Parts: sequence; structure tokens; C-alpha cells
Amino acid sequence: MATEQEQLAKLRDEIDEIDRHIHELINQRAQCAQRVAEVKMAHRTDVTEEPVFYRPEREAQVLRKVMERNKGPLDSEEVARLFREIMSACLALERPTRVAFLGPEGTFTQQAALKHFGHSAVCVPMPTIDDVFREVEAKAVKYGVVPIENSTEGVVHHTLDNFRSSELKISGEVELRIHQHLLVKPDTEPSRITRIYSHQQSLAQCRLWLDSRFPNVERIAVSSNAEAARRAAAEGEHVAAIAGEMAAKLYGLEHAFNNIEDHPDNSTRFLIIGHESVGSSQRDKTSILVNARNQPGALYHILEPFHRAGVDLTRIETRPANAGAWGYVFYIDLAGHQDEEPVNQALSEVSSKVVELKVLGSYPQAVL
Ligand SMILES: O=C(O)C(=O)C[C@]1(C(=O)O)C=C[C@@H](O)C=C1
Repeated sequence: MATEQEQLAKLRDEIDEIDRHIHELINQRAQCAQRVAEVKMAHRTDVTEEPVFYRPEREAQVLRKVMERNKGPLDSEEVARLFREIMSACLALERPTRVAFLGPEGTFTQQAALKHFGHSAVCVPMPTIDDVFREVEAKAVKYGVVPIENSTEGVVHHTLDNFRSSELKISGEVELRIHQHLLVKPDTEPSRITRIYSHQQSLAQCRLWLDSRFPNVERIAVSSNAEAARRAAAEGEHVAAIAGEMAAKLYGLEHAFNNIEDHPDNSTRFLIIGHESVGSSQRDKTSILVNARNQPGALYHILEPFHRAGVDLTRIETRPANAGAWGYVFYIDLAGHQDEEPVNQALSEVSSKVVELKVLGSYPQAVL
């Protein structure tokens, strides 16, 4: 019978051998991606324009295939995350991708950007949602990441309103489970906390927990969770922040309490914005903005063609229209791609009945 040391040495030799194979294969894959970039460069129609290196529809298909063929023992999502990073490194080899996000460093939006693009993307923090739109519009970065809705707090109106005037397109969505933690400087005694900083949305997401555990402690809303963490780190002893894991690491804070959000399924959806339209990935969503006249049956005339065509509407938001001329602006998410039936047909019917129909983008449904 072999000793523990002998058994481990044999298994570790096996692992070394497998690692050599994986390493070789990853570099082969990277060389393929480099050749893809050469083909894209050689076949671009306009030599003054960069070809499109980032292809979200292809990335979604690759990740779905990984998950479908996974036999374990690793969990499908875990394997997909590994491939997410491999593709991210391959894309960076083709062309580094710069992505603006609602900052500062350490926000949930940065976490969403990294979840979607992988850690080889260069993430650039912006102070406001408007600035993310502007930075992408000015082509200082290729893509932007902005929050669109939270399962507890509802839609982020500021993001929706930006789409009214912007020509940018939605090229993807990211879903993130939001876990909030009460963070303190090392060695802080929770009973001595006199002030808690966080973003107003996060304070709202933890309201019941705060009411029961810290009913008399001052709650101060600041511009972001990361800013709250920065203040807790700077101000010290009697101060805490509610923020996520990234902010905790960034500012060297400790977890006094974990997962303090009132709803355990608390999650936020983010959108990727850019200049390009995305082809079909076979499992897509389309987001539209509709301006309708203020008259009886306006909403019915928008919804009826989708119902008849069997198109599944997954979300509808109403926003007050600007200056009296139009009654409503509806933001609608639907299942399917704008270039494919039945969405195509339903969209052209609706557009003939409304003041304006703007397709904000068709994009792959979130994979991870
Ligand atoms: O298929 C492509 O167009 C590639 O550029 C290759 C690749 C990949 O690594 O698989 C890399 C980046 C794209 O976003 C999509 C896929």
C-alpha cells in the first residue's frame, strides 16, 4: 500500500501533465484568436475604421456550449466563468477593450463589467451615468456599463432617460446578485458604531435589517457604496459602510455582518452600451422605446401586434414624456432578435401606429 506522500506525488504528476496540455491548448486558442483579428483587419470595408473585435453574440454562444456540454464534477457556471476569462484574454490579444463604468472603483457596476467582459478588459470609472454615456459617445472607450433595474428598488430612471437622446445601442445585459455587507475598519466594535454610510439604494435594500439591528444609528446617503467604504476607512472607529465585496477589499475593511440585504434574492441588471448592432445569438432580447400619442387605446395598439405574433414581453416601463406634445414614453423589453421573425414583423406593425419607435438594441440574454 502506497503512503500518503507517494499517492499525492503520483496525483500531482498527473495534474502537472494535464496542466501542460491545458496550457498548450489555451495558447493554441489564443493564436486562433490572433488569426481571427488578422482576418477582420484584412476584410474591413473602411480602412479608417477599426473592425469589430468584440462579438457578444459569439461569446454568448461559446459560453452556452460550455455549459451545455459540461459533465462535471465542476459546476457549469464555474466552468463558464473560466472560459469567460480565457475569451477575455483572447480578445485583449486581438485588441484591448476599454470599458467605462459607473464608478468609483469598487462599485457593483465595476463588478458587473468584470463579470461580463472578464478581467482582461480595461475598466475606466466615471462619476455619473451621464458621463458613461458621454465617454462612449465620444469614442474615448468602446463600451459602457450602467445599472438599469434592481429587484428591490425598481428601474434606474436616469439610465432609461439617457436612451431618449442617445444614439448608442444596447449590446448586452448582465445580472448580478447583490450582497450587501456592513463593513468596518479592523478591530471596530459593532456596538460602538454611530454612523453608517452607503448609497441611498443600498440603505433602502437593507432598511429592515438596519431598523432591527441599528435603529438609532445615523444613516448617511453618499454618492456610491465605494465612496461609503472610502469614508469608513478614512474616518475610522465609530463609522461603518454598507457595500459589496469589491469595496471591502479595495479599502481594507472587515465584514462586521454579511449579506444584510432584506431580500435574499436581491439582484441588479446592468446594460452594456456601445456603437455596434449585435447579430443573433439565437437566444436574444430586444429593447425598444415607444412614443405614443395621448389617446384612448394607445397602449393597446402597441401591445396587440406583439400578442398576435406570440412575442413575449418581459418588461414594460412608463416615463413621463417631455413637453406636452406626446403623452407617454414606454420602454419595452421583449424576447427575440429584431432581425428575426416574429419580432421583425411585430416591430414594423407597431412602428406604423406610433409617433416614434426606436430600437435600443437586440442582444444576447445574460448567460452567467
Ligand atoms: O470569434 C471571434 O470573432 C473572436 O474574435 C474570437 C473570440 C474568442 O476568443 O472566442 C474573441 C473575442 C470575441 O468577442 C468573440 C470570440
